[in-house]
Amino acid sequence: MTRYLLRGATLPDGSPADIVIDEGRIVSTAPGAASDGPGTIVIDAGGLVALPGLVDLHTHLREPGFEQSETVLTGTRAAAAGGFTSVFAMANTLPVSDTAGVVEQVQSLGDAAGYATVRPIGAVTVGLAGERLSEIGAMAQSRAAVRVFSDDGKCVHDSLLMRRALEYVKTFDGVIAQHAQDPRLTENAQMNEGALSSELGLKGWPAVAEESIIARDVLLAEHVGARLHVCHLSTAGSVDVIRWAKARGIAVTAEATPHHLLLTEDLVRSYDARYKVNPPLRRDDDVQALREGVADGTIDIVATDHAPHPRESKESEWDAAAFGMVGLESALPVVQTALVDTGLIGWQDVARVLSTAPARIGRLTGHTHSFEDGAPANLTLVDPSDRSVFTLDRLHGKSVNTPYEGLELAGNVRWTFHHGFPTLRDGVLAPADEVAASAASIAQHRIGAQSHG
Ligand SMILES: NC(=O)N[C@@H](CC(=O)O)C(=O)O
Ligand SMILES: [Zn+2]
Ligand SMILES: [Zn+2]
Repeated sequence: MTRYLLRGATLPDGSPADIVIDEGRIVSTAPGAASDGPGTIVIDAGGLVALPGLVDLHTHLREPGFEQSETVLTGTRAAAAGGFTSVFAMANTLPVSDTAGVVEQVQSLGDAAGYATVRPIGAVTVGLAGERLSEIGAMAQSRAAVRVFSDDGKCVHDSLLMRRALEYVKTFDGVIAQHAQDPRLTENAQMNEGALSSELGLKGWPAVAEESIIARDVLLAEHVGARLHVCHLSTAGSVDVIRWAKARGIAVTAEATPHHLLLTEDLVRSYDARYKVNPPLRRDDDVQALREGVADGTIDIVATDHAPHPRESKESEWDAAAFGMVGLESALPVVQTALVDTGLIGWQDVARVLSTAPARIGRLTGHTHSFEDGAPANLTLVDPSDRSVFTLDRLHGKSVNTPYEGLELAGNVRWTFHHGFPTLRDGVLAPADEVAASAASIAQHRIGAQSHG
C-alpha cells in the first residue's frame, strides 16, 4: 500500500500536524517529524482541517429495489465525495431490509464497492408495516452484525411493538432509531402546519405529531432501560423534550439534518418540490433551537438523511411529489455555514457530531475515529476557506434532488481516506475499479477488527 504524507494539516483542536499514513494506518501526526521516504506521496494540506472520517447514521442507499434512484455504489461515491468513510444504510429498500439475507446483501455490496464502510440498518417491523417485529436477533447475529434498527420513512407507532423492540435490542446493546411521526396527526400532510400552510393551501403537519411520539418513546426507553435514537429532529419542542429526557438520565440520543439546520418553510412558497421533505422544513425559531441543541449537546449528531429520488418524482406538482433530499456532498459545507461560521461550534465539535458520536451510537467497530498512532486511516481533509455556489456537478449519486443548488456555502471537502486509501483526491473521486481493487483489503480490516470486539 502506498505511503502518504499530509503535510501542514490542522487537527480539529487547532494543532498543526504532518499526518503519515502507511499500510492503511496513521503512523504519526507530529509536525516536522515525518520524512519523505521513497515512494511516499506528499500532499500539501496547508490550510486544510483534518477531520476523522465522517460517519452518517442515516443514509438511504435505495438498493435493493430502487436502483433508479441510487445504488450502494453510487451512494457511497457520493459519501466519499462528501468526506464520509462510513454510512448506515436505511432499511426502506425493496425487499425491505428486515431479514439477515437482505442486510448481508447490502453489506456485501458495500464491501465490493469500497468507497465507504456500509453498515446496514435493520427494519424494526416486517415490511415496515408496523404489525410484527422483524427477525431482529437474526440480523444482529448475522455477518452484518446489525446494531441499529429503524422503520425510517414510517414511525413505529404501536406502543407495545415499540416497547418489545426496545426490550429486544437491549439484550445486545442495539438501538432503535425512531422516525417520530404520529400517522393520524399527519395524514396527507404536505408541509409544516401554521400560517403559511393555510396561506398556501397545503395540508399542515403539526409539531406535536413529532413531539408527542418523542415524549412517549423517551418514557418507554426509560421504562425498558434501553437505548433510543431519534431521527431528524425538526422542532424547538422536540429539542426541549430531548433536553428534559437527558436531564432525567434517559439513554436517548438525537440527530438533526443539515437541511433542518439551514432552511425554513418559506422556501415552500415556490411550490418547488426540491423543498419537500419528511419531516418538513419548519420556522426560523425551530432552526435556531436546533442549532442551539447541537451547540449544547442536546442533539448528539448531524445525519444527512440522504434521500435520493428520480427527477420525475420531484417534477410533479407539490402534493404528488416525493419527500426527501440528497445530502451527502453538501453536509459538511452546510454544517460549516450554519454552525461553525456562526460561532456556535468549533471543529472539535464538528468531529464529534459528524464522526465520533454517530460511530458510537451505531456501535461501529473496526473503524476508529482518532488521530492516534496506529489508528486505521479514516479521515477527511476540508478546506474551510472555500466559499462557493453549490452546483449540481458537486453531486456524485444518481439523483440530483438537492435544495442547495445556487446557494453559496462555506467549506469544501478535498480529500477522503478510507482505511488508508484515497477515495477522494483533491476533489476528484478515485476510479471505481481502483477502489474496488482495494476493497478486499478494506473488508479484511473490518472483519479482523470485528472479531476483536
Ligand atoms: N426524509 C424523507 O423525506 N424521505 C425519506 C424517508 C425518511 O427519512 O423519513 C426517504 O426514504 O425518501
Ligand atoms: Zn425519516
Ligand atoms: Zn430517512
